[in-house]
Amino acid sequence: MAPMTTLKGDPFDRTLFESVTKRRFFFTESFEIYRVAPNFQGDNRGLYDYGPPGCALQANIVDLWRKHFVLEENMLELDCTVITPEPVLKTSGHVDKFADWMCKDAARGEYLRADHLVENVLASRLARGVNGPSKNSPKLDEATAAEYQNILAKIDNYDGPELGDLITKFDIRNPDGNGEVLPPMPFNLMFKSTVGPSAAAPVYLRPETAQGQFLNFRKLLDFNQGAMPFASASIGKSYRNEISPRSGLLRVREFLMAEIEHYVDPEKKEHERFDEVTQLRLPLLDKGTQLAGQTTPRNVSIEDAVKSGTIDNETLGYFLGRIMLFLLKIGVDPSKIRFRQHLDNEMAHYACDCWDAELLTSYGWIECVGCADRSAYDLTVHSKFTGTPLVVKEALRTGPVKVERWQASLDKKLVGPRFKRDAKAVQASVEALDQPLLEKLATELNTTGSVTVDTATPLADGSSSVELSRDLLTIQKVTRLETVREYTPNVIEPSFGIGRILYCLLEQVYWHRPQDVARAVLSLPLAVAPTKVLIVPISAQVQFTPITRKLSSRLRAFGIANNIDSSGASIGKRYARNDELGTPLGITVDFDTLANGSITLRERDTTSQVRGPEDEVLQAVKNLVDGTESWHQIAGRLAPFSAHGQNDD
Ligand SMILES: Nc1ncnc2c1ncn2[C@@H]1O[C@H](COP(=O)(O)OP(=O)(O)OP(=O)(O)O)[C@@H](O)[C@H]1O
Repeated sequence: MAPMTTLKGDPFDRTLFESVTKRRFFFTESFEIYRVAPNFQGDNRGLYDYGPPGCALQANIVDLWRKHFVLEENMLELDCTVITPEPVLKTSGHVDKFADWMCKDAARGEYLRADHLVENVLASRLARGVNGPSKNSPKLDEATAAEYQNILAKIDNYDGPELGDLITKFDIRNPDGNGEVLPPMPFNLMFKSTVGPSAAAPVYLRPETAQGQFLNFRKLLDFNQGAMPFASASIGKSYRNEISPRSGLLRVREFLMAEIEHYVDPEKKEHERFDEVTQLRLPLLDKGTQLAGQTTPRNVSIEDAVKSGTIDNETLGYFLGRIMLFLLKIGVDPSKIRFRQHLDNEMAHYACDCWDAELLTSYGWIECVGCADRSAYDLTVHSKFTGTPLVVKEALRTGPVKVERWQASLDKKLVGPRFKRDAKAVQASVEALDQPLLEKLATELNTTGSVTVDTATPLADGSSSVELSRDLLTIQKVTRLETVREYTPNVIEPSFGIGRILYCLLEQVYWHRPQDVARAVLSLPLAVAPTKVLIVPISAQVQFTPITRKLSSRLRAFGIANNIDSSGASIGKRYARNDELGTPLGITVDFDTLANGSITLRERDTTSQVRGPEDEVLQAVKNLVDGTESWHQIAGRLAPFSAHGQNDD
């Protein structure tokens, strides 16, 4: 992979970049003063606090997200709890399956995520051209290098035992200390706790916002007056006990997610606004390309990708397009975005297609948005467990139709006395049987005289299934006249990690002035920049105070976030500080302002300045913020300005 370069094409220097984000307090390690305190036993890895510019940047990204998705498409926003009872996450599959594979370096007592270990070691061997940890290791031959590349291209496709085989085959060790690691073991990523003084009821901190949205499906559908398709959305914290949190904000244990659940008829996955994105070209790294060991995406129009079946359906294609447009809106570099399709093993078993929007950073390509078609899985499992139908009922436009359906019925007179307290659970389990299973059980009941039915909840004796004989259970095919069609919607889920997006964006907009690494700039677009305008009086004399205050209040009235810097530092220093904060515009008030009311306006990236009467300059600022005029246009209509003492040096 080519090394990361800045906006201006210079090599990206992470140390310099980190010194800027730290100095300007975008974010910081949580509990830092405790970590450096003597005898601190805690673990603060993967926990970060956002400082003032980080908070403002995050709020602006979230605000744009809400406008771009929720308001644009009338999505139904929810705010659900983080604390989630165990049965919910047991039913969704998280208790059993939300795990990563980890390896232990027994000598150091360190835990490593198995796929990351294999990936890092093989990538490092390829970069160094040697087949071992030190530079004295044997040279990497062509065939092995090709094999490594092939493995890396599909690294997400391996399960734990397969990763274990790779570790043994290539003698992969912990890069820290070169110690051997034990075979991969699954590790569940959820934080577990209990509620109430009895501590009897286990709960988890949610690992995603999605489940809360699914559980409210019935109320959402009612709120939407039964109309389909529609989407719900949620913005909130999620928690994952990552095995080895590294890479700053990219892999943390507490993070802000913004998720959409778009509910759609499984037989109608077209999208009514698809035509708005058909011509948009996306850099797609599809399954086939990855399995062929390649990493270069193809630029394909969404229309062609859906037509050829590369993207499974229109709705998924539509959301991939909307994700691309959102990323561009907040200032992500289009040449540093790609959409990578999940390989079959990587995808949850119930999903039918899944793409990750990945952004290029100094850590490589990072998944920032996942977009999956989760089929009807979640609604089906929650419905089965709770006995609450999470379905859509639609009147058949063609009038009543004859349908043949398998129907199971229990002899109520016998069930009560036979199963006592379990009778309700047995009844619910029979009602939850779907058509294919009923068909299978009907044959079995006929031939063997009894069938075993799984129960959604454990019975009084702890068992999770029940044997039902022919005297209790009847399964037969019935013909009915139906006037409504009932179906469980499929769910298309775009899922955004706001912290990852924020970090990748910061890396991508960072650069420094030519020949001066100390003068860093964050070219954040106006739409997300923490502060839009810096107001600087030429000197700290009190006569400027009423003018700067008035300018600030006029900008606030336009809804434009601004800041006055009347410190004694030189104008150049004050601008340089704000370049590092990503402030796009600067207004200078000087002695001419006192005389004739004119002020100057500076643009961060070019450092060019224009001058004009206060009203005109403020209107120009408003136009820039609203996006109705570009800097180029403004520079063409206001007078250019250059004066000693008000420039950057
Ligand atoms: N530990 C984390 N720290 C920060 N953001 C995260 C973390 N885990 C997931 N996310 C964000 O949430 C989004 C949706 O989560 P998803 O479950 O698809 O991630 P994932 O596939 O588990 O990520 P990864 O493979 O990197 O662990 C991701 O695209 C990412 O932006």
